Amino acid sequence: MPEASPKKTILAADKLAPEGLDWIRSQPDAELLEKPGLSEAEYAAILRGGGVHAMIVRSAITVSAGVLADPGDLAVIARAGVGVDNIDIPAATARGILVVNTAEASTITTAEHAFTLLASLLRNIAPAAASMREGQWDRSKFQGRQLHGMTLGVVGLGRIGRTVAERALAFGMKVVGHDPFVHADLQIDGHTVRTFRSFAELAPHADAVTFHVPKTAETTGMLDEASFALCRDGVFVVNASRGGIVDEQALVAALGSGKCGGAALDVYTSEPPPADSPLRSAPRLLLTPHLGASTQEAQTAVSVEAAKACMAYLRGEGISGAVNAGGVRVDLSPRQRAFVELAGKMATLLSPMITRGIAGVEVALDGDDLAPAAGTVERTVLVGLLQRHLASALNVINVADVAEKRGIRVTTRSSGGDPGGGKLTLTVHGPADAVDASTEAADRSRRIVGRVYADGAPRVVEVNGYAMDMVPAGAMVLIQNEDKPGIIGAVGTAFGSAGVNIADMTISRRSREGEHVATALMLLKLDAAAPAGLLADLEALPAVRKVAAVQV
Ligand SMILES: NC(=O)C1=CN([C@@H]2O[C@H](COP(=O)(O)OP(=O)(O)OC[C@H]3O[C@@H](n4cnc5c(N)ncnc54)[C@H](O)[C@@H]3O)[C@@H](O)[C@H]2O)C=CC1
Ligand SMILES: O=C(O)C(=O)COP(=O)(O)O
Repeated sequence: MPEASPKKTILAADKLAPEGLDWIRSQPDAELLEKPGLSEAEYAAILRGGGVHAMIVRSAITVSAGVLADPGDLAVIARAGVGVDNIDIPAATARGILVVNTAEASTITTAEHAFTLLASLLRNIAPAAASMREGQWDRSKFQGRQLHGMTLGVVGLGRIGRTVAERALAFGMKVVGHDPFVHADLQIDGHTVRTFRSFAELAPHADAVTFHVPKTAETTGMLDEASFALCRDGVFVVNASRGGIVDEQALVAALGSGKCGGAALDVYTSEPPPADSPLRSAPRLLLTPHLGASTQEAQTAVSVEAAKACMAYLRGEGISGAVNAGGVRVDLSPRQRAFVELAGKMATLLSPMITRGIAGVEVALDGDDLAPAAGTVERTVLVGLLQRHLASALNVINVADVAEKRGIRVTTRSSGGDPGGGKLTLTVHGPADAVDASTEAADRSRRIVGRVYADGAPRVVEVNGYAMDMVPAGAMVLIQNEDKPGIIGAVGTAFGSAGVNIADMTISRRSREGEHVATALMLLKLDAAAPAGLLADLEALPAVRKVAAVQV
């Protein structure tokens, strides 16, 4: 990765409201790179060149795996808006790039647009207005339908869907809904919104349907030829969510046959739709060019929120609107941060002892006020354990995915009230067949325990049953040996001959039932990393069982 510049550069890769851009310009540690409207290849080249730390997008560009192939210094992508279907989230996650959106800032604006589309559609506002411009005066041609008394089916009862439902109820409509994550009827503003388990079940109950779902494999083509058949004759349709949730071909056919009484679209499978798209000439079809979030108010809000979210993350102040961060938090108290630091050091220290793979990791965090740090501690532990064994760079964003792909079971628990002021215990289980020849056959798990006392220093107090008290730091060497006289001297001589100074050393003895000799673990802090020759010399010493070097 290129060297990080002291200033953080934010690439504005779409048209953003000036308020957000001005906010970036006003920050002493931020720099703005305004480049809307480029191709994917051009964005990929900008990122590859390094020096771009954050990227803000809307719906105009596709942040594909190709754009992120070599993302340079990119640490965060902010969607100034809601839908992240134009961002390859798995690709971003795999490269350790945080993705955030500004989910709430445009809810009301988008709901207003969807509801306006419905009302305009039912009252023929667009064709009537166009006819007036053409000098006509035809009142009977544009007779409409009344909202009051009609039943509106809201598909997707999230932020926007519920906000649309509130407006429909205020207009005297009946509202029914479907959302797989809403299992009971809803009470909205004193009205009952009946919910159905599937769109197919809802379809026969609605005079009009409006879609407010994300674009996923399940939602794509939700309203297609087959599901149109389940709808009431003359059903009205509004789609201001994503193109393709209402199948465009099926819609044109249903408008032609009269099955659909009229429709309004704000979003399209291809944006803009081609000039000769049948959508542009279909009867009773009201089209807007993806204007759902386009109000002054919403755009100001999403632009400023996206810019602030990028800088907050880059400054380590917090993560807001995370799409792919799991339980990671950066807005932790100094004490919580100390445990995150301890977690990284403990896992790094333990990692060279894990030579036969990892089947499971248990993280136990005991102490008051530590629970909010549990997700971050867990991921920091995984980074520390796995980094040594993997070629690709790991961080707290991508590590959970990597662990899952490797089939590592991770369990984390936190509890309050540790009398010692806080304790972190990591237990790493090897696979069932991983018997390490140099340890006892039954000894397939590794355990390390650490504490942070009032001085804030991260201390290791136990490694695999060896009790100790050491603040791990810098270049270290771990030596496990049979507990016999003369070993310490031999180790000291080896270091002396290699010209490597030992800065600190701790030795702990362990005598376990079933182990026929007592063993000792030495942890040495060095002034410089141990060269390979020294490690080989140490390994060759009689009674030495294991040697590992680690940079903590
Ligand atoms: N036209 C425009 O300019 C805008 C469009 N949008 C679109 O609106 C969508 C909804 O936004 P929000 O309400 O903020 O999101 P949200 O996440 O609050 O709500 C989405 C809801 O859809 C539900 N859902 C998911 N799969 C479903 C399925 N198969 N069937 C039924 N419901 C399902 C979810 O459970 C959730 O409750 C966004 O995904 C975005 O694509 C958002 C903002 C502006
Ligand atoms: O926020 C969303 O999901 C939208 O669809 C709005 O898109 P836009 O930012 O206007 O390109």
